[in-house]
Amino acid sequence: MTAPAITIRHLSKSYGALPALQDLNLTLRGGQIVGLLGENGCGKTTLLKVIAGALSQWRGDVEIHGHRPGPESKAIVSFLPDASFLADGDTIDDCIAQYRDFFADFQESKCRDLVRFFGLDTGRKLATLSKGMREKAQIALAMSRDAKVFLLDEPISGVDPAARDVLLEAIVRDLPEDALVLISTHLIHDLEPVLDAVAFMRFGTILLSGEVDDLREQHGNSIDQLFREVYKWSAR
Ligand SMILES: Nc1ncnc2c1ncn2[C@@H]1O[C@H](COP(=O)(O)OP(=O)(O)OP(=O)(O)O)[C@@H](O)[C@H]1O
Repeated sequence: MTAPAITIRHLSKSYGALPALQDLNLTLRGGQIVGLLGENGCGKTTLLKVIAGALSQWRGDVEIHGHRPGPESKAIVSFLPDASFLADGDTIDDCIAQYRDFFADFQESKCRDLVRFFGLDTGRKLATLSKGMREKAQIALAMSRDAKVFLLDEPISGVDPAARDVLLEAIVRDLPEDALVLISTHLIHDLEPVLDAVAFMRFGTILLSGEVDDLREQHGNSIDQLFREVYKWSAR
């Protein structure tokens, strides 16, 4: 068995008096696409930010390929936050240049292929792009790092259902071997075809996690149906 890509033990995080993550435990291995699922406010974004090294005040143990969140883990983690992180006045070409300068593992040719695949013009300023076009540009950038872990926060929420399939195809295309892709979403139905494993969250902790084939076999349901049942049951 290979070492886990991410190991989290007893992770807790509060915003002031409000607990966002509570004694959360999760182990994820590489070579998988994992759906991080749960209702609004259950802590998905907070969890991704802790793993990405974007939050500093938390308790517990978090390891990404043996590194606590920090400069060493950031070198192997590609994080796509839910809010836009690129400057409106920049063109896609400018963003590609920034990624090239900033990330040693950035593969410009893969990024340009993805941008072409999405039909985007690299000379256009981000301010002139629609929400969905901007999302595509951000996915092209984030997925073009030769990273070991990809953290994608709601990557397909801004696009219409037809475009979601195109985005998912781009996400899974030419993934580095043994990479872990952790995707938070409410759109379980759209994402289910590409998922190897899922982690269901509620109230800042993991309710249920496992490989989708095992869960389907154990529960005799699609992950979409299981998701509905788990949340109906846990809401009682
Ligand atoms: N910067 C912040 N300051 C105060 N509270 C916050 C902050 N960010 C998140 N929270 C709170 O922490 C909890 C978890 O939020 P988080 O954004 O992680 O959930 P989420 O599962 O990603 O939600 P959604 O699906 O709506 O994006 C929520 O109660 C939220 O109100």
